Amino acid sequence: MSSATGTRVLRIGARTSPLARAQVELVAGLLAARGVPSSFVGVTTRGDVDQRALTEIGGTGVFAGAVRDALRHGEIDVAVHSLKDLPTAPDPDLEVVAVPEREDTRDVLVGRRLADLDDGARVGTGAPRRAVQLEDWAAREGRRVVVVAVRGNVDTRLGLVRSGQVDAVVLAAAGLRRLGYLEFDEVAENSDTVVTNAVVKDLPAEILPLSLMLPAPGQGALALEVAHALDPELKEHVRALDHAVSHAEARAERAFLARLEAGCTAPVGARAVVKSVRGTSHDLTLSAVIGRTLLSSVVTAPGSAPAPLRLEAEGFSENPEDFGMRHASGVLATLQSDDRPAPRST
Ligand SMILES: NCc1[nH]cc(CCC(=O)O)c1CC(=O)O
Repeated sequence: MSSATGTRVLRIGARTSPLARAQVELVAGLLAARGVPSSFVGVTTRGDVDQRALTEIGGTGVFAGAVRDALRHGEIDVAVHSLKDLPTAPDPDLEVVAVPEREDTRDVLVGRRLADLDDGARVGTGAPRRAVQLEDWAAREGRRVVVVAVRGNVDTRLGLVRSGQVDAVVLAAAGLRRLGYLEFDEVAENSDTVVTNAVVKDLPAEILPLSLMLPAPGQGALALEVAHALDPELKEHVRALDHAVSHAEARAERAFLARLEAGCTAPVGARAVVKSVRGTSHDLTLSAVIGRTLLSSVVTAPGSAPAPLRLEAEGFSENPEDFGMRHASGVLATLQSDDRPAPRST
């Protein structure tokens, strides 16, 4: 296949969900701006077909697996993944060559604002990470929320709010924005100003500050993955879409997750910020939250879960991956020396 300019049409593969399609559109636009024509190849994944909870299906990689197979078999040239759904284990045949500039990394409460959550309000999420942080927030505020396990694509989850099955759901701002569903007065992510006046379609919503809800490692970022065997010229076109700061942040967050030997369904939130880069030296911060269930088999009654572990780190590093890994090692040491979690102090 050749375009008028002689450039081959780059075949972009992704899931077929509306969000995946929006993400492909975004990448196709970036490629088109560089004069590279592309086409879309939809791939149905086990995560789309099997409606059981992700933690039951096996979690890590259920969405990415089939798309990666298409890359391996040369059916597509580049895969567009949500980075947070991509397993951290390196694949010997494949390489993430670019992470474009990242979207807002925060999560959004949709259906109710925090202040309007009644006692015992039902909040839907399938992510242990979100459940752990919501429950911790409620415990600190002396409130009671009931976390309900839900899944399905963004529209399915918004439907659960509309039908009254849950009072609210927690969704990533990035996905909602890419779908054109989220409206809010722009406030910097690191600001403590609360954005309570957001709207998702016609539903009231609140942007959860990072101090309340840390995102999944890699949230808001896309991963552009290719096979090592891809034609070098095509590979260069993809590599050109990389955003160095977003990629460095994602590397730190994912190395942190990988060192904990945890996947995208783990109770782990992490947000790295690259404040500046001088030569190869990155000025980095890392905020993380780790649910106590990650390494312990302790099962606690609802409402009595011990508070999650929190980490705030800052430093300089030549290699954001080392930075993430080093701090994860510190967390592991703390968790292992602390098998019997202290009761919550409030
Ligand atoms: N696990 C599903 C998933 N994977 C990526 C996104 C949103 C886009 C992103 O976080 O980059 C979502 C939906 C959600 O969590 O609300």
